Amino acid sequence: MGPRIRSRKNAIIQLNLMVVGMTGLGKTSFIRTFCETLVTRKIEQKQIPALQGPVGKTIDSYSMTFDIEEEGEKIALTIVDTPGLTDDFNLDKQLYEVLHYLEYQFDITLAEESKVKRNPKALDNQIHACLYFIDPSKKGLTLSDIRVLKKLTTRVNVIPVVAKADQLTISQRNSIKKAIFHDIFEQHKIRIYGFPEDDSDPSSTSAAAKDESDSDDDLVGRPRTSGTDATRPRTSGTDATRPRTSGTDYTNADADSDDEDAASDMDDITVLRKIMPFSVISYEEDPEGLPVEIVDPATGERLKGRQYPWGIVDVLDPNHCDFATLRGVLLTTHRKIFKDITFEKYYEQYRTEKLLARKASRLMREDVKKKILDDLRDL
Ligand SMILES: Nc1nc2c(ncn2[C@@H]2O[C@H](COP(=O)(O)OP(=O)(O)OP(=O)(O)O)[C@@H](O)[C@H]2O)c(=O)[nH]1
Repeated sequence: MGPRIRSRKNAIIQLNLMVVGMTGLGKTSFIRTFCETLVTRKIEQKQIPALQGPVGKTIDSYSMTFDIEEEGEKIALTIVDTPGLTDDFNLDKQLYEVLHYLEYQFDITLAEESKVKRNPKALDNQIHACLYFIDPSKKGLTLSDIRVLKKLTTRVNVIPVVAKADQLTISQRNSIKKAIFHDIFEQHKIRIYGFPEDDSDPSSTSAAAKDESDSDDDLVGRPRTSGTDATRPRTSGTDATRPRTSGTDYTNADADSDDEDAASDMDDITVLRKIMPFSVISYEEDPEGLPVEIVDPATGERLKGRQYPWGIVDVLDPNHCDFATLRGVLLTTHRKIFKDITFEKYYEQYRTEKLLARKASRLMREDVKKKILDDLRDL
């Protein structure tokens, strides 16, 4: 194995996720549950204030970074929690703040790329995927959800999730998923992750991943890995999404042809579309904010979940919700595509807009200058 491959294998992959949604839908609780499933390389990193004590209302956005290991790969995972949105006159301002955060990360990349001497160790701050929490008590998307989703999808890969799915019966869950799918895809044609603008274009989410040619781990997020490696979607099945720690060498896993990759990506995206929006449940906390101890009476195993008079919810059980599938999609199967699309589509679009705006303002200034000179001449 050459030194280059070795360095790729040991490289730390950056992955940045964000949660957004109306207030009280369980965003912070989801992050806490998600963090409990991580295999952290530095345990003390779990001592993050936001993860301690009883869960409370999020007032300001904050982020936390973990060095984790997932399927043998080292990932620097950053999760950004945002204050809950409110369905009132404040919504536009709150949404502006979220968009500003996303754009600011693009500005950092833009500034780095404009340098004559770039920092090869510059971090990739861009948000690669944003989970949008949807109220399970509604019959589908609200007008505010639609407004927020339309804006968010101009800047980031958005993955809709139905919050607090333990509050839904199976038939309610199926019908809310169907209604949300209809609202997003058919009614409003909102371009969430996995839904191409033109549905006859099979490649809109996979092409970006397919065309790249180097590592996805460095250099202000410019993805350079072939779309054929570990991060190419391999499955959306439930087992694959359970935390696994085998040290598979993905750097050698790209023997397939590009066509096969594209076909496989499409298969997985088709499967993903059938699951989306993901239903999630977070574990129950005691008054100190610690996970309630729950023991599965059938197996005697301890699990993270919620206990009801009629039974137990295991957040990682695919029969109970899609938490484990979503976890696998984020950390493993679709991670590379999220990163590629973020850079190839969202960043490039932002960059183009910025450059056009600069050019326009320059032209405008020239115009104004010329007019002033003309006016002076006429005096
Ligand atoms: N039944 C149920 N309750 C949940 C679930 N997740 C969170 N909760 C509860 O919902 C309440 C709000 O949870 P948070 O995690 O603070 O919600 P949030 O979206 O971060 O709230 P904001 O900070 O206001 O945006 C808490 O009482 C949680 O215990 C869930 O999956 N099921």
